[in-house]
Amino acid sequence: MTENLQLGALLAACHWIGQKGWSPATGGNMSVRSGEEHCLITESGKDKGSLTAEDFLRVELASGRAPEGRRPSAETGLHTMLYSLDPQIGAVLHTHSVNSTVLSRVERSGTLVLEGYEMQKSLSGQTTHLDRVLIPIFDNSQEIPALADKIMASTEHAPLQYGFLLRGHGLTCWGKDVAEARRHLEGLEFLFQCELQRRLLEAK
Ligand SMILES: CSCCC(=O)C(=O)COP(=O)(O)O
Ligand SMILES: [Zn+2]
Repeated sequence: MTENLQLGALLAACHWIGQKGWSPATGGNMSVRSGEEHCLITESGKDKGSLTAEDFLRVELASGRAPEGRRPSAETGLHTMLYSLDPQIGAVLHTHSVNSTVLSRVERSGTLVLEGYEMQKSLSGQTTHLDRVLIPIFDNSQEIPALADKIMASTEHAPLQYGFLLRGHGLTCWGKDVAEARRHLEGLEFLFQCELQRRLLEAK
């Protein structure tokens, strides 16, 4: 029952993401946790703005195994890594917005620092614009298992919070459920747009 509700909420979130233009040309992938050992994730290559419940595949977290004859997202390994890393994560959203793609290239370091914005409080646990929200940026790679290992290893010195950027690729963010993941996505996208505009204007 709860799982059906979460899948319904995820479908609505995918349609909303499509309308926002954050998953162009089949980009992006989305999932929800399904019990302790599985997640439901989008099938590879689908238009994420017009999905139906049949476009989600049940994948085993430990092995990445999916139903025979179906191909789960090419980036399934990043979702399963997150669910295995943190039992509190209930939903993961990966998007390809213009702002996340450009900002992750403009910022050459390994961390995007967001500071001074009231909208930082859209992120769970943030109570003031005076704190610094750190969003890690990892170099993009087509080798998803190696990328997942690298991201996992980074958590030993810097725990993941809210999301990470893949350089020139997009944002992966999450929450305890679909509603929280969706709020984090919308909040981070707003902050990315502000930060990009601030950098453009201050460079003049
Ligand atoms: C044109 S999208 C390139 C692949 C990608 O980055 C992505 O998010 C979508 O891949 P999927 O296999 O999940 O459809
Ligand atoms: Zn992607």
